[in-house]
Amino acid sequence: MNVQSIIRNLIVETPSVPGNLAKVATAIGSIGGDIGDIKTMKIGTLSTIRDISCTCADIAQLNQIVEAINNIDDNIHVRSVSDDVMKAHEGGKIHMTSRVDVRSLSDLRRIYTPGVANVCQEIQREPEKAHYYTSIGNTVAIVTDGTAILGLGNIGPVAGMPVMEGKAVLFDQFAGISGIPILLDTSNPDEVVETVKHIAKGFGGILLEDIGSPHCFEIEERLKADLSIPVMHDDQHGTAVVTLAAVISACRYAGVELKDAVVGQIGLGAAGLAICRMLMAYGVKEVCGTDRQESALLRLRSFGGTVVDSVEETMAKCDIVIATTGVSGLIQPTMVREGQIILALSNPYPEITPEDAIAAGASYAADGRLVNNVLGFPGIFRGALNANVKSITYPMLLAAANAIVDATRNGDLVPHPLDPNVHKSVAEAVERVALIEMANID
Ligand SMILES: NC(=O)c1ccc[n+]([C@@H]2O[C@H](COP(=O)([O-])OP(=O)(O)OC[C@H]3O[C@@H](n4cnc5c(N)ncnc54)[C@H](O)[C@@H]3O)[C@@H](O)[C@H]2O)c1
Ligand SMILES: O=C(O)C[C@H](O)C(=O)O
Ligand SMILES: [Mg+2]
Repeated sequence: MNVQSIIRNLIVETPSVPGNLAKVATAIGSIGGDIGDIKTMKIGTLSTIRDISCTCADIAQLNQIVEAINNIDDNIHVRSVSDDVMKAHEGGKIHMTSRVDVRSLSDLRRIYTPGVANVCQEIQREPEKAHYYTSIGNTVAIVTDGTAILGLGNIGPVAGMPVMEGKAVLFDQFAGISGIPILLDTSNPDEVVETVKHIAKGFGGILLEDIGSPHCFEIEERLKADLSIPVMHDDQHGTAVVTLAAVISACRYAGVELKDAVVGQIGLGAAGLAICRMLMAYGVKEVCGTDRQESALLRLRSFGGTVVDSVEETMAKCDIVIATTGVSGLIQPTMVREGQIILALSNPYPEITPEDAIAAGASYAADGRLVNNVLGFPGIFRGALNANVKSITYPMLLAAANAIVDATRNGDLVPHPLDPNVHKSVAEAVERVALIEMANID
């Protein structure tokens, strides 16, 4: 097997007659497949289904193995082929569970009818008590229209559901928040805003996810204005917070004063424009940007950024380059300048791999798996929900970025996302600023 071999699980159905598994094993071996675990999933009267793990050289060999098994005879079939990633998604990644047990009739009467009616009336009398007697204050809607799913483009909200479920898993595990995916079959800003406003009562916050530009800007602004719960577009501000933290760390190591550095942003969509705005809010004097869309350039200008004509020019002019275009391989190694800091953040494939950027002379480089908004959004919402704040402000986001920097181990650009301290530190930083802001308003 070569180093790039792939492992797949073959779900094989055979007649429940001895000898058939041996035929399947021989078919796999004859093509060069290597059998790993075999799990019997079902033994029926007529047929047996097994999950056979198989290592193959590549997809072509896998296809030959599937064909060989299907050709054994008419009653032997490969029902499906899955891999670890697909397997982890079988049945979905999330499930709503109850926090109370129902073991007796009195449990039933306490948590359901008739007991629950008293709680309803209590909330009717004093609506703010919903915060204590329901899960609303700890639940965030993860809203997408499916128009900018990772860098895969407009693949629709249902195809984007695995990403939304992933965000819900991260909310739960890193911040103890219930995240509920909401899939919208419209990207018309009026309809999105109306829909979210009508469902908002059931949520303590709204995370907008993978909603493309430019409509994401209007949607977020209008929802922030109309709702009195925190609304944040993750791809804009979650990303901007983590990127700022990574840039601060990289500059410290490289001995560069960030505020005086020339920073270039390639791709001025949801993530890119927000990164530029965040860098300007931090105090960076010259933030340059390029995009293939004229409207995106105009937006950068309106926020005080400098427009640059091309990717090549950005690479030539800037000390620090950040890319969020969704275009894999956009930055050629020949464009990299000695000592440059390069964050190519597009998922699932970066504009240049960190290995290629470093080999071409970059002093620090990272991709979107490392510099990822997972380091931001769970803690930001935890802090905002804890403070019961009505909106997430720039000072809270800057505090979150600084908390990420403080939680970063010496030599790393950002902390490891599995380090629980980072999410806790972000939450505390956001809550602290939120409480100060609220005290100042009162
Ligand atoms: N690492 C992270 O945490 C993170 C967070 C958010 C987004 N992203 C990634 O960033 C990418 C963009 O996401 P988005 O939500 O900003 O999408 P978006 O569609 O809002 O923005 C993409 C922008 O890139 C521009 N663009 C495309 N090709 C270009 C090119 N050749 N030259 C210049 N500009 C070009 C587009 O015109 C658009 O303005 C995606 O791949 C996404 O996965 C990463
Ligand atoms: O989902 C991610 O991994 C990060 C980000 O939200 C993205 O859209 O790429
Ligand atoms: Mg996203």
